[in-house]
Amino acid sequence: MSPSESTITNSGIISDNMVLERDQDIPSSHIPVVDLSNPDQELVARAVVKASEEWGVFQVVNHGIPTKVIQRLQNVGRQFFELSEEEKNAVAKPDDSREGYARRYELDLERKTGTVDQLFHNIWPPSSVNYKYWPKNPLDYREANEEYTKHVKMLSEKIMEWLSEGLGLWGEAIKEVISGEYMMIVNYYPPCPHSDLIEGLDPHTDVSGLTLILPNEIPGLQVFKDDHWFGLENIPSAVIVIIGDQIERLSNGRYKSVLHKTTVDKERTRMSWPVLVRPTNDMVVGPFPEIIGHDNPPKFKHIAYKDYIYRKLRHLSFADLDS
Ligand SMILES: O=C(O)CCC(=O)C(=O)O
Ligand SMILES: [Fe+2]
Repeated sequence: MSPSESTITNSGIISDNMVLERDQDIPSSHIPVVDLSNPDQELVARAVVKASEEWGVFQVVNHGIPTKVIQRLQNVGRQFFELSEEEKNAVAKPDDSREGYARRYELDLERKTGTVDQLFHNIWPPSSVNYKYWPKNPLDYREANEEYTKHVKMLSEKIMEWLSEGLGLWGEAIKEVISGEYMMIVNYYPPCPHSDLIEGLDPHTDVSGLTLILPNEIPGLQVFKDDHWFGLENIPSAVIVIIGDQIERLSNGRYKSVLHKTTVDKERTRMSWPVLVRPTNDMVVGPFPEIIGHDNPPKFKHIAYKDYIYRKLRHLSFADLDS
């Protein structure tokens, strides 16, 4: 489906016919697609809020990021991953760093995982950027990423504004808490002849506040809702928006942090470029006091972002954090 062929319903969410992907259990068409260029911006805001409440994931089209900027970002990322292992290791991730290039998984049929390589580096704010982890090859890697950063930041701020206002709060409320740092991830899933038996990334929710993903043309991202996995259809130049754990916590569960996973293609390389919008380490995150009351008791504790990550990575309970 291309968005121009679609109809826009009066919820502001573009609808299309049911599409089945890969196997018959995975319908993709229900995942909301929102056209941000609709002149009725209140409708757009409502569509974003509704999609975040019901799904925790949606795609946005006509979002203002020029296609050329997207293609350039994807070209330099692909060129980097096509280098030899030795050249890629120029930006290898040290064990004690969150940034750099590393293999996430080896093909393991018992664990049901395929090979996944990843590159991580901060892109915003400038004080958090360490160019040591940005590839020098290809030469325009930095320029392409800096250009994309400007645009993705603006798009994320618009989405956070709509979500804040959807909670009845001022437009910067969510941004103030969760947008301390922007991190670029480049995921590289080489083709795998055993793709039916394995997954790319295991089911997870994002620890971030918000994640904005550009995939390449190979579908593979799936989200879980109402006991079913749904595949995201490929819409050229669309951005996939995922609500992460921190927005779920801020909104006291009103916006859903969606469970998602990825598959690997038999013949073609899948790539994706998620940008994680996330709080700084010491930022304490919990439900906004303004939205809490007798009729909406807090479902989450307030906890510093770094402690949240520590607990989540170790699968520790949050129950003993009662104050
Ligand atoms: O590859 C994708 O489409 C999504 C990747 C993802 O979920 C992640 O990096 O957290
Ligand atoms: Fe994710």
